[in-house]
Amino acid sequence: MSDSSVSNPPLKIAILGAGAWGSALAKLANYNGHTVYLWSRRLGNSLAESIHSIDVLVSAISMRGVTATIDQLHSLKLPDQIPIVTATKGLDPDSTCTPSQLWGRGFPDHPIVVLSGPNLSAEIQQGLPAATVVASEDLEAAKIVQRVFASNRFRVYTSSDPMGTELGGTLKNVIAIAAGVCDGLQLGTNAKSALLTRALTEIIRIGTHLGGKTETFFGLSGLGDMLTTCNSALSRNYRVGYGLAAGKTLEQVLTELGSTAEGVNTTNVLIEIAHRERIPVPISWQVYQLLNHQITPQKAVESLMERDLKPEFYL
Ligand SMILES: NC(=O)C1=CN([C@@H]2O[C@H](COP(=O)(O)OP(=O)(O)OC[C@H]3O[C@@H](n4cnc5c(N)ncnc54)[C@H](OP(=O)(O)O)[C@@H]3O)[C@@H](O)[C@H]2O)C=CC1
Ligand SMILES: O=C(CO)COP(=O)(O)O
Repeated sequence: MSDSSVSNPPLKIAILGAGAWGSALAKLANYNGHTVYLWSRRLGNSLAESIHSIDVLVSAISMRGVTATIDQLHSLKLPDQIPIVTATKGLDPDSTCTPSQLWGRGFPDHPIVVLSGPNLSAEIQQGLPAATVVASEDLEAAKIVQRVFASNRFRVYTSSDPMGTELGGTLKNVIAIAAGVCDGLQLGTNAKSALLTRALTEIIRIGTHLGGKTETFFGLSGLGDMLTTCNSALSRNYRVGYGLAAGKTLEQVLTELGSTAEGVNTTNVLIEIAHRERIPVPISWQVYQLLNHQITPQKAVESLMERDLKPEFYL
C-alpha cells in the first residue's frame, strides 16, 4: 500500500472495461487500498452488482462501447452524485462527441471527470513511474479522483479544462499513426521533430476551436501524451502507422494488433469535424487518406512536403 493511505480513506470503485487500461487503473486503485469492482462483458459479471453502493465510477471502455454502456447503466441504479471518470480516448462516430460529452448528457446530475495523460498501460502494469491529469468543471470531484489514483508511482495533477485534457489524449492518436509511418519509412530525426511540432499546432488549432484551452495542449495530456505515443512501439496507434509503412494493409495490421487502436476511428471523425467546421488539418488529412486506401505512405510524405510555403506562425 502507498504512503498516502492514512489521508486517503478506502473507497469502493467500479471500473468498467477490463482491457489493458481498465486493468492497469484497477491495479493503481488497489495499490492505494481501495476496493475495486472490475466489470466487462468478457468477465461475464453483473453490472448491477459492480456499481452497487460505489463511491466512484470509472469507464475504461473503448469508444465503440461507450454509448451502449451508458444505455445499460440507465436501466440500473447508479448511486446519486458520485463522480463518473472517463478514461476513453476517442470520438463518437454517430454524434462526433467526446466520451465526456456523452457521459455528461447521459448523467447530467453527476460530476464528470476526464482522466488522460502519457500512460502506456504496459509500463504502468510494471510499476514504472508515470503521471496523469484528472480534469473536471467540478474541482472537488477532480480532487476525489486525484486521491483515488495518486501514489508514489503515479503522480496525478488536477485541471479545470476537461475538454482540452480529453482532446489532447484523443487527437494525438491520429498523430501517433503518422509518427509510426515516419519511423517505419526511416525518414530520420529531423522529419520526426518537424512532424510532431507541426502536429501540435494542428491539435491546438482544432482543440481550441472545440473548447479546449491552449495551455492544456502543452501539458501532460497534450504534448506529454503525444511524445509517449509517438515514440513507443508499445503504442498500438504507432504500430498501425509502422505496419502501413511496411506495406501491410490496415486490416492485416489491426488483426495482428488484436486490441483497440482508437486513432483509426478518431481520424475519420476528426476529418468529419474539420470539414464541417472548416478547420485546416493537413497532417490528419494525410492520415485519413492513408487509412482509407486513397494514397501510399510515400505519397502522404510528398504531399506534406509540397504544400504551399507560409510563415511558421502568423505573429
Ligand atoms: N491501453 C492503454 O495504454 C491506454 C488506453 N487508453 C484508452 O482506454 C480505452 C480502452 O483501451 P484498452 O483498455 O487499451 O482497450 P482493450 O481493447 O484492451 O479493452 C477494451 C475494453 O472495452 C470494452 N468494450 C469494447 N466494446 C464494448 C461494448 N460494446 N460494450 C462494453 N464494453 C466494450 C472491452 O470489453 P470486453 O473485454 O468485454 O470485450 C474491453 O474491456 C481506449 O479508449 C484507449 O484509447 C487510455 C490510456 C492508456
Ligand atoms: O493512450 C495511450 C498512452 O497514453 C495508449 O496508446 P495506444 O492506444 O496507442 O496504445
